[in-house]
Amino acid sequence: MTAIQISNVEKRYKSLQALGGVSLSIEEGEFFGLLGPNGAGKTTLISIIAGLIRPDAGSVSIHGHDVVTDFRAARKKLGVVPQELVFDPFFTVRETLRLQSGYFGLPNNDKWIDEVMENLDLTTKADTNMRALSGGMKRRVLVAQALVHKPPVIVLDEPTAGVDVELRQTLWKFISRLNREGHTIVLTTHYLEEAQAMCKRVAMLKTGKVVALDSMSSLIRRIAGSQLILHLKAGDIPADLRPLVLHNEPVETGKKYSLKINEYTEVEPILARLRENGAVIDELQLQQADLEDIFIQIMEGRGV
Ligand SMILES: Nc1ncnc2c1ncn2[C@@H]1O[C@H](COP(=O)(O)OP(=O)(O)OP(=O)(O)O)[C@@H](O)[C@H]1O
Repeated sequence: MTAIQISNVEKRYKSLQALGGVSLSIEEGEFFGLLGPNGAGKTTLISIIAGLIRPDAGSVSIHGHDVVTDFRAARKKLGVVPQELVFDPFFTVRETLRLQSGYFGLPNNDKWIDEVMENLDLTTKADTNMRALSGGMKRRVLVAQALVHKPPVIVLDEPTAGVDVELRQTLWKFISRLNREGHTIVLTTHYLEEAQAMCKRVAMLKTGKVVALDSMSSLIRRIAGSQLILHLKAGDIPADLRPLVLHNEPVETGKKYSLKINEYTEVEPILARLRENGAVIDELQLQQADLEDIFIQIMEGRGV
């Protein structure tokens, strides 16, 4: 079954086109990454999925329920962890979670609330007022709040922005478990390492359009093997090697280049060409391609 069906969604803020016709189909049980630079339209898309803002055109459905015309049914299937921390400061953690359960028509939900708190290391804070919690603890409550009604589809909008290692680990462990148990997970994050570790399929958004949509493994494979990273303290890359340059930047001791290579046997001739050309290598590194390389290439419009 399709968990989230997004069809030709458009959204404008006055003259700014935040989403320019986005279509995506996310299947039940997927761990899906929605990536893109600041302003790409990720939060706008999530807000439309959550029924918080209306698209100008197109439609979104959750488990077959349209988020506009069948809002309540769609909302029941969905748990959203928003970026912003907004709470009523006068309630305790447990009260906050009970209220949220009530909103979904689940008055006797304490067993699950306890389990969620336990899994997010919130148990000791159950009776603490929201206003007395640290930012990281508040974020845990935000996650717990999204999960009170055991939604089959969970959307996390940058859940680990500014949180410590411990919470990241706690969170990923719990989210992975929910995914293994069949929940669909949609994640936006700027931490590409995290996305690479967690997501099986990825869509990359740029200025409101999907510019890449593929499984993580074939995205990574699309970029040929490895990169040769060179710090040159003198000389430069000869013209015939320029087409291999993926990236260059000045560094303290000279210049840093990343060269695309397909096989390790290409390294030796490259080094020989550099020597012939009078370049002096200060540092050399071989690096396996990762999601960040692909992200940069796609966002720079070079494709992979
Ligand atoms: N309420 C609004 N009014 C006007 N413009 C908006 C509004 N919300 C978002 N935008 C604009 O729409 C575009 C998409 O924003 P959005 O927040 O969806 O991007 P994002 O991919 O989530 O970015 P980030 O990674 O920074 O969270 C941006 O150019 C943003 O400035």
